Amino acid sequence: MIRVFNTLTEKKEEFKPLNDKTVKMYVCGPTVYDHAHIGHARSAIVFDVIRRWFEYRGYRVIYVRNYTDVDDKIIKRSKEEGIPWYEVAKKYIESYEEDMKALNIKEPTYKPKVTEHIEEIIEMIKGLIAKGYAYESEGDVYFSVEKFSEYGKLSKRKTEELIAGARIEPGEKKKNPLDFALWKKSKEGEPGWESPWGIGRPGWHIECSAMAMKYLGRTMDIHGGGLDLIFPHHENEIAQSEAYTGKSFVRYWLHNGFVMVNKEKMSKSLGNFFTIKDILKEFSSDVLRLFLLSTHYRSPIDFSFERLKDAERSFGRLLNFIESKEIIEKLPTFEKNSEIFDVENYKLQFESAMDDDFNTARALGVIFELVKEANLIKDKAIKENKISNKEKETILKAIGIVESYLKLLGFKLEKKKQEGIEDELIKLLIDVRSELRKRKAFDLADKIRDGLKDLGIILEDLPSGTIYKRSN
Ligand SMILES: Nc1ncnc2c1ncn2[C@@H]1O[C@H](COP(=O)(O)OP(=O)(O)OP(=O)(O)O)[C@@H](O)[C@H]1O
Ligand SMILES: [Zn+2]
Repeated sequence: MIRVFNTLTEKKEEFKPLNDKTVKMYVCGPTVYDHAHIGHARSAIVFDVIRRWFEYRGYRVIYVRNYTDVDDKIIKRSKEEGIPWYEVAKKYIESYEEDMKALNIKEPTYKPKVTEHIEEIIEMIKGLIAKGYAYESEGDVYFSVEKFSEYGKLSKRKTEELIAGARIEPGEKKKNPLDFALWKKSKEGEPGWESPWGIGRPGWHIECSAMAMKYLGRTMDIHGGGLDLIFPHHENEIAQSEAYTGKSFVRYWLHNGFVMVNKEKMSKSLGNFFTIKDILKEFSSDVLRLFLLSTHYRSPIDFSFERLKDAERSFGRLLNFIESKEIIEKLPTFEKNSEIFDVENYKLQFESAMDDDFNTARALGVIFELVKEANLIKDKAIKENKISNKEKETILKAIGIVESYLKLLGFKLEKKKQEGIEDELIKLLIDVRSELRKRKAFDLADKIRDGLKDLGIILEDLPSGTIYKRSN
């Protein structure tokens, strides 16, 4: 049983899909006016892992992530860069796609773009006007918030309190300060589409409702995004969608916490961001994934390079453990029925952490515990150059589990890039060293071993020959 924290009810609930064994999920994607930063990476990775976990648990997941490819920020950027707005969108969609690939994010089932769904959006706005939930005003169309009595149910805000803080911005032609734009009249030189209300473009909120319902139907299981989207974006999505269909729009609302820098949200507007591309120049995508998944998805994460370096060291421990398979397999064995820890127990703990609102922090903790426990036996066996049958079986099983669970969480587990002939040179040195040992030139043999060690290459002498591994 999977339990999820639902922002709507503010409780952890048992997940029950609308249709047996299918999960329909929609996640708000990026507004494409700049390269994505680590905050965006978190949202992408968190929902990628959630999707992977549902699939592991036997569900078919229909996953929709949109591109907001027409927006004020894109128009502003097009003026700054001196290229058309659609070129800005195209450029940053390509950049985002590259990032998602580099981060090993599974391809969504659908990746709708707003500009390819104008018809559906207009249809929905027409319906809302016909039902009396929206009104036209000088080429703009607004949603009338007071008509939707449940407004505020997601963000737990009261309309009266909202009204007190709201005001009508210059240029807005709405009747009530809380009303929000479904359609905006295009100004000279701005992108625009024909509509019953003249040339204009969609407001931000309506696009997600229209695209989500097109691909997932009137009610979906999960809708996700960052915490900043709860209000007003998701609140408005609920209002317009439920007003339009008369049905419940989303069963479980999931929101990820922020990546923070010095107590502030990492964001483009604050200029305190590191792009995914910047970080991937220095760290592998697995290290970034480990860093982001080591905190529960709803909690904030403080970003710092020290913490990324810690994640890099921890990830090195995991890789080393997996790579020690070869050494273990070559160790001479003996019969002994010693007491060994129970690998199955770790499996249960890992899976129950993931079933409990996708607690990757706890699940990874279980993996590290298992590695620690297995390393005690493994290191001793390597030192003594022998291992009991039962220990060998347990360690190999543990390695298999660590490897498959990490892959399940989206880790690539790629070995560090190795330079062309480096491996061949190491092997040559190992050969020369054994020859030196045969000739009892131990000082020279040790010189090779120590020199390699300084370079991070550790030699292990086994009866079957010498093997090497990397220390990080
Ligand atoms: N610092 C952050 N931490 C976690 N998630 C974030 C962060 N910044 C943005 N997101 C999430 O990334 C997704 C895409 O966001 P969107 O393109 O709307 O970002 P944005 O608001 O333009 O970015 P910014 O907040 O930097 O201005 C959203 O779900 C958003 O909540
Ligand atoms: Zn959205």
